[in-house]
Amino acid sequence: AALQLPFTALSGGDNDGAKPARLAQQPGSTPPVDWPYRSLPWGDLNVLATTDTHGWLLGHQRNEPSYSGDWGDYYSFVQRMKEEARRRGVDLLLVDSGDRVDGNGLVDAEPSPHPKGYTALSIFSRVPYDVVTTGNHELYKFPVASYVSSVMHDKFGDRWVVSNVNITAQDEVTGREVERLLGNRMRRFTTEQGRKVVAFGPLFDFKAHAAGIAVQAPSAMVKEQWFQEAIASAPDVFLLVGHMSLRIEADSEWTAVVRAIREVHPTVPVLVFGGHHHIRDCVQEDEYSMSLASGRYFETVGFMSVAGLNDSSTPPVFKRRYIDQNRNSYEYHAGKGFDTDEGKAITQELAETARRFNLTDQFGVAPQDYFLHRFPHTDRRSIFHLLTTSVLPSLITRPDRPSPPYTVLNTGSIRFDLFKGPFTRGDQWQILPFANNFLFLRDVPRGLAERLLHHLNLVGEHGFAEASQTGREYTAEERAWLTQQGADVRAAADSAALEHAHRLRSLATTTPDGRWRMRRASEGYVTLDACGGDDPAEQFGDDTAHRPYRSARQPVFVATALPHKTEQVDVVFFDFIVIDVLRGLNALGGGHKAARRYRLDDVERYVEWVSANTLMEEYAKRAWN
Ligand SMILES: O=c1ccn([C@@H]2O[C@H](COP(=O)(O)O)[C@@H](O)[C@H]2O)c(=O)[nH]1
Repeated sequence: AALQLPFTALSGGDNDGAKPARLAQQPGSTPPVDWPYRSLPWGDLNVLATTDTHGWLLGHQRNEPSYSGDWGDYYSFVQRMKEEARRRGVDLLLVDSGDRVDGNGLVDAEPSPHPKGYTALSIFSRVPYDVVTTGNHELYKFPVASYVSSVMHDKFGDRWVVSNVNITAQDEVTGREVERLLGNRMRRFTTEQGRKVVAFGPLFDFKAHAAGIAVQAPSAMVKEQWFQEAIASAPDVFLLVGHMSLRIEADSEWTAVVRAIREVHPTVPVLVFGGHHHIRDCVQEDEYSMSLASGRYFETVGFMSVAGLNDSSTPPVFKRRYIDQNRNSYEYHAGKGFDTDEGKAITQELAETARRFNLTDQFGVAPQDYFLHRFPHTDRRSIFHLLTTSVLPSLITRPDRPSPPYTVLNTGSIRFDLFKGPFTRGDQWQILPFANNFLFLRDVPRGLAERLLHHLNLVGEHGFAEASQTGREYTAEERAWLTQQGADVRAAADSAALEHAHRLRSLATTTPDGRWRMRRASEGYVTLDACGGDDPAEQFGDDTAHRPYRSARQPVFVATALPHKTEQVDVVFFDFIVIDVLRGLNALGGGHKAARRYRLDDVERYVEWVSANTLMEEYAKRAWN
């Protein structure tokens, strides 16, 4: 996900000076959260979708009441929605498109002796998903991939569907290393209402995975005999649940999969559930299909319905909604008193787990908010400004080195906003979850280092693959073009979203039940996707009316100020981008006979005492106490 383009995350204002919001911590409390303004458009077949939860099962407990539900609330909601589906005589399926690790202490801070995700994945698995698949984050480290694969097999059985990923494992009988499927290639099942479903779980053509993992490009996967056999006879619907972005300017490889199905079945409905780019999004490949992406970090529960399945003479009617993940949304759609005993028990268990993992330990008090996407990286309200002007210059230094440090950061390593107020261990895990180390190349000519940042931002990030990198990469021209495309889409989304927000705000005072009426709409997602059709009421899929967030496009890399009055600098960076930095310096020196080539052997550890996932803790202890 090299392009940081949250073009539906249109945001506004920081929280400086604002009172902290009171949150829905307990079932039954009345949180100050906006209500949805319309009911769900149920169809014959309905799907609730999550993606990129990254361990946020406790929901958002500070500053963001719109996403303040937790996994226990969601579990209760799911149970009530299942009851409602049965009452209506329709189907309700549940899907998740991957990336359940990296990004929250609840999943990343599991104390030994258990592996990462031991508790959180077990809690996640209580929700009776029909199809769950992998994301890229499950595959960065081999032990994580191996554990996730076995736990998902145990918990979900045939519902763990991963169509194009293999993992190396030891054969029980021969003891030899063999390649196995990470999950089931497909699932064929019949719904409660008797509809036949064929499901696949493709991952985008991910290259930066650990050694011992193999990912096949979806475009190659669809040519495999097993795939052709799987789609040979027509089900009632195809269900595609994969960790792939929906849009062409990102990693979208959905078109290849949908087209392969279309060659055999021109009119069988295809329901696609993607993810990876952390946005709310919807597109339609054709009138017999709809593709939905349900955001990130358990902020959003996606809903898709398809009606008219019993009449094959006309295309079915697809609808989509993005539900803000909070107790008001659940109550609005599932009714008052929607909590179930099992849901309440999960809420309890989550709170106990957070305590057991010491996530509430406080390291300091942040003086203001620092945002990830809302402001340009040079603005003092941006987290990248904080990191490059204060955190890195004050902590990532070596008095014993004659050359001063010049630290380059891949912005993808920073995952979330940092809010004003107590800064805790939990916050640390949300902001910098990776165990990446600081490496360096010593005594790089200043003139060469000076050109590195611009070059890296032009070619983008590829990340460190332990396995050999065989895939084709974007050229600099392509990357520049893609960046421009993203900017254009965002600009269009910005103005349309603002218009929509104005319209909805005027609506607020006239809504008859008045349940979501408020003096000033809160900030939130206002999503311009491609599934609204001609109906103005359907143009935006968001379930709750908001004032749109502000958003600024972020570069792929940022850096500390280049030191002055020095011939040489130490170029410092996370291990994750070592290949990018080496290639960048070599490309910039290329053509000059005298230029030296930088190799992996030249790379050394810069500091031992701090890594990505302890950086902010160390800073907060020093600067915010
Ligand atoms: O060890 C790691 C692993 C990943 N990253 C960063 O994360 C993004 C990928 O995140 P998505 O949620 O899939 O977009 C990757 O591009 C890196 O920027 C990291 O820094 N360290």
